Amino acid sequence: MSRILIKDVTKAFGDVVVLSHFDAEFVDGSFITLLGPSGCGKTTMLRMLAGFEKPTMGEIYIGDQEVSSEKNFVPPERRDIGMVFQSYAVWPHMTVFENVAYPLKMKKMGKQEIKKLVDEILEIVHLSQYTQRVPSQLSGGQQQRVALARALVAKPKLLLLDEPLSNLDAKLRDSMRFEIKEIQKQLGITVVYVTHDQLEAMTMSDQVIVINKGCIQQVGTPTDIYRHPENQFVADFVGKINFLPAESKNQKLTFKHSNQQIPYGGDLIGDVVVGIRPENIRFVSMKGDLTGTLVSKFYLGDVNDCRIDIGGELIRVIAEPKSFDTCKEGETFNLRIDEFMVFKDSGDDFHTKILT
Ligand SMILES: Nc1ncnc2c1ncn2[C@@H]1O[C@H](COP(=O)(O)OP(=O)(O)OP(=O)(O)O)[C@@H](O)[C@H]1O
Repeated sequence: MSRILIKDVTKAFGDVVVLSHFDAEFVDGSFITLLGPSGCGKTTMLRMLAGFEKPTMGEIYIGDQEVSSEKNFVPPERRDIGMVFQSYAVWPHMTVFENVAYPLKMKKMGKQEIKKLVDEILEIVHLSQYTQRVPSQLSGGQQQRVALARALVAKPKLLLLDEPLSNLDAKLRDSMRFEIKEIQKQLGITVVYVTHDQLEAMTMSDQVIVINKGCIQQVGTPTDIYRHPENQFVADFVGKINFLPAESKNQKLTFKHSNQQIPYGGDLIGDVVVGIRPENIRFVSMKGDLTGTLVSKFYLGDVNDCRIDIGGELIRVIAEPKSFDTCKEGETFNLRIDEFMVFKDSGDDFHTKILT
C-alpha cells in the first residue's frame, strides 16, 4: 500500500516559490526518479514526502492516507519511510550489525526478531560477511550499502533516496546503480530517487519526472523522455543533442545557417528548432539528407565523436569507428538523419550547448 499521490503541491519559502503545482502519482512498487538541475526543487519534494517540510498548498497521500495538511499531518517517524541521503552518515562507532539494527532497537523489537531481520537485509545487500566491522573498515560502496540496509530493515512502504551515489567514484556508482535496482525489484518496494544525473535516471527508473525551476517539464518512461521529449529543456537535459534553427514550410525544414533541407511530415510551421541526437546521424556513401565537412574527430574507443560543418554551423556526430577510422579532417561526407525532433522556437539559447 505505498501508492503515492501528490495533488497540486506548491511550496514557497517566504516569497520564493520553489515548487509550483506539482502533480504526480507513483504506482505501488515502481521506481520513480525526480530529475533536474541543481536548485530545481527535487530535494524539497522529497523532504515533503518524508514529512520534514509541509506543502504551502496541495496535498500528499501515502496509500489512502492524506499526510501533509495541518489537520492530518503525519510526522516523519510515523510515515513508514526509509531514507538514504547523499552523505550516507553511518555511525562510525557502531558495527555494521549495530548500524542496521538501530531502527529496530528504536522500535523496541526483541533481540531474536532484530537478528533475523538484520541478517535478512544484510544478505540482500551482500554484506553478511562484514557484520562485525566498523564503517572505517569498509569501502565507500559498502558503507552506502550499510545505509541502504539500515533504511530498508524495518520494511518501509517507501524508500526515498537523495543523490545516494554522488560521493562514490564512477566505477562504484556504476555497480551500485544495478544493485539498488536489483534490491528494489527483489523487495517490490516503491522508490523515489532524486538525482541530476540523467544516466542514473535512465538506467533505474520506471518513471522519470523532469523538473526545471520548480515546474514539471515531463513525466514519462526513460524511453519517452529520451526519444520524445516534450520541449527543448528535456531534450537537452536527458542526453546530447544538436539544436538547429530552421524554417518549416511546404513539408520541408530548411536549416537557417546552411540552407540545407530535409523532408518533414509534422504540423509545426514557421520558425522551429530541429533537435538531432548525435547517434542518429550516419555517414553514408550514397546521397544523404545533408552534406558536411569533417572538422575534428575524437577517438573514444567504442565510437568516434565528430564535429561536422554543415555550412555555417557545426553539428556533433557519434560515429562507429569501424568504417570511419581512415577518414580525414577536411573531407566532405553525406549524412543520413535516422531520427529527429522538431520544437517550436522558444527563443531560449540552447543552440550552442552541444559543442561545449
Ligand atoms: N529551508 C529553505 N529556506 C529557503 N530556501 C530554501 C530552503 N530549502 C531549499 N530552498 C531553496 O529552494 C530551491 C530548491 O532547493 P532544492 O534543495 O529542493 O533543490 P534541488 O533540486 O534538490 O537541488 P540540488 O540538486 O542542488 O540538491 C533552492 O533555490 C533552495 O535554495
